[in-house]
Amino acid sequence: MEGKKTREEVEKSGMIDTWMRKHRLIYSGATKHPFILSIRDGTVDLEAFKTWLGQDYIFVRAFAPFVASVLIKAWKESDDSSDMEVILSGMASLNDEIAWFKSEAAKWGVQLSEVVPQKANQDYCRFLESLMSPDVEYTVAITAFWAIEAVYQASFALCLEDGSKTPAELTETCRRWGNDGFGQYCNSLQKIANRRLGKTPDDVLTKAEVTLLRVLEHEVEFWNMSHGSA
Ligand SMILES: Cc1ncc(CN)c(N)n1
Repeated sequence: MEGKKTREEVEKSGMIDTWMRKHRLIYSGATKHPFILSIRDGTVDLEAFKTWLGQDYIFVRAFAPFVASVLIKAWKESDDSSDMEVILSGMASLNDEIAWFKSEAAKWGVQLSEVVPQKANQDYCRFLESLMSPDVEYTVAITAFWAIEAVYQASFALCLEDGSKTPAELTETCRRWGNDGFGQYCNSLQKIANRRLGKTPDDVLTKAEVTLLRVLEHEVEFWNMSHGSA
């Protein structure tokens, strides 16, 4: 039987993997949400997809300043100068993402200027804003950043797997986050998070774990706006 791992053993394998195992139910709740499964099995309600599109555009506009705040923290606190390049590449892809949302919305007849943020979106954006505070440690912020990107990567990659019946008009959306390049970028963020978590004091480690769980909960609530919420 496997006993409890020492902190040193956990550091070797990576704290993120340990947490993903420990919190696998909520992680798979976020990455295998009924909305994503409906895309994957081809039964997705296209009105629900349009709701997601409009809400996510608003989210991404709040996410960009959050990523900028992580960049500032990396500049001030990181022990490895290459972190900044990874974060900057994330900012560059957000620039593309915002342009993509605009052209995709036009295709689907979604008026982005008229989209009103729903409560789950407002709550998530407020949470992002709280993480922008200079009081939030770089280690905590980079863990949240990794989790936010990783949920989308894992979710949309699922819709591209062999055997999935994703409607043709949604494959481009799925490729945006499910492609290998985005997967490698998430791996780079995960490596940074693991490196930082491996040398952080216990109180910050606890804050990072709680923050990771909050991200996963917000992601589930975010999907719920398009599928399955009361
Ligand atoms: C809600 C949500 N989470 C994550 C992502 C990926 N940047 C996104 N666009 N929207």
